[in-house]
Amino acid sequence: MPEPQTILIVDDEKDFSRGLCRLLGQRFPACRCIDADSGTRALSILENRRISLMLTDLRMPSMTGDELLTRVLAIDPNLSVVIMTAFGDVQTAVKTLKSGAYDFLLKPLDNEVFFRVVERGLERNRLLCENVELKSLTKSRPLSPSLIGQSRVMARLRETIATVAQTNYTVLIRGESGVGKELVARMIHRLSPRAKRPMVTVNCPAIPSELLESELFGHTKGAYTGADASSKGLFLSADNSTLLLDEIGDIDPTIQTKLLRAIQEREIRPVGSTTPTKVDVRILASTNQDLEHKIHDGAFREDLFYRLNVLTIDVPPLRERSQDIPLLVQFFILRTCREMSIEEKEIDPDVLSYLATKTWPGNVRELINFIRRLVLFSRGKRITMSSVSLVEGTGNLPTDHPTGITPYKQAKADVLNQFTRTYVTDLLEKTSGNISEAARQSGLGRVSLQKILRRMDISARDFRK
Ligand SMILES: Nc1ncnc2c1ncn2[C@@H]1O[C@H](COP(=O)(O)OP(=O)(O)OP(=O)(O)O)[C@@H](O)[C@H]1O
Repeated sequence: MPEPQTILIVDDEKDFSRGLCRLLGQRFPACRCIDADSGTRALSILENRRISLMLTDLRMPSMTGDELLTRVLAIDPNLSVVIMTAFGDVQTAVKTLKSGAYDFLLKPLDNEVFFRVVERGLERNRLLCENVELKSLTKSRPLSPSLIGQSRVMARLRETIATVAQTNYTVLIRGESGVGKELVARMIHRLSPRAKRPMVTVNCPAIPSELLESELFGHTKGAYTGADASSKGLFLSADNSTLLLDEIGDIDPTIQTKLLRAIQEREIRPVGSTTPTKVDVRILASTNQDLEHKIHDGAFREDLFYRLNVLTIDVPPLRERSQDIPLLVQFFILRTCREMSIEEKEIDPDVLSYLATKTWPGNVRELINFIRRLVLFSRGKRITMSSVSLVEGTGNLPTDHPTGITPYKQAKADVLNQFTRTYVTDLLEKTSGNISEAARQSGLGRVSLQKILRRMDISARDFRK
């Protein structure tokens, strides 16, 4: 559970600050609210506990609000400071914004404006703190795939993963495309006693039906035309480990029958052989399809469904856990900047808030691709709303040119380069860095693809899992 956020109110009129504390307690019951009657008292509180938001009066006898602002930001630069002032002091209040105040409020306070400013100030502090935590977490370690997210659903998902990882049961992982089903499978394997051996993944729809049986169960030499040597198949490769049957909903009914037998009997029969071989494989299966509907239509075997569905994990779509989006965004910015070997970019809090309101039908995968484009399109160190407009196609291309117009040739080359980079990174992401597969799916020759990768300084190895 995240620590509750604390709000500090500083005002020499004690009744006023206590009244505000009561109001805030009713509106934000999950937050703590404390009050201080002077700047000195506020500083000593800040030195001893973590405060997310400070609201301070501007005119106080011993230390003014703007002096206090400078001193508190030296202690905690992430603190959101809101200056409260009477109408006559508006100019001074505006000046405090330049010194780092987050916002200012005019007295007498309008309750709705007050609540809105407090809510945004708390959100800003939460995002900045998460960013700091994320940076310290990832500073020394490579950004290995792990489930990012602090929402309640994500916490529950991690607990479920940890529990099922200790068992040998078959797990059916369900959820829309791009939600992270494969990542969940990887985590189950990584936390399981089988983690010493690599997990084997079969992307079922990527293998033609007539080859799937031999891919899964292997074949003997001469089992069919072209079988020049025997092959052990993916089940045997996953012996003592885990086999992920990705997109199980798409497999052919004849393979479904053979798969059912392999799971029930815990043995396989290679194509062309009459002798069964015992295997010890933990099965994980994933699907984005409505299997119950497929059973109803006769396209999926009900008995196989029950064999696979011993335990179910539902991975919720991103729109149902939008609280996770800011953290995911920050993580993917870090990862993209590292992939591109460029200095880490900062993102404006209003961009984070905006991205959290989008519905992301392609889920986390769509978010990753969006962030790649955002990093590419943003010039300089900051990612702002204007970079978002560019990515969403509503803005003009950025230019460093003194006239504000980039010469046509250069502008065209920029766009082409950006397109190529985005295209090949998407391609390598989808094919897990497999060059032959990427060349096949894109219709590019292998050599041409490799030339592009060299030119763009992109390494296929970075996309291998
Ligand atoms: N919570 C998360 N934290 C970090 N990365 C994530 C998270 N969820 C998903 N991803 C990343 O999003 C991308 C898509 O995830 P994944 O391939 O696991 O989705 P999927 O549900 O299996 O998709 P599909 O159904 O299309 O195969 C991957 O790069 C994965 O590492």
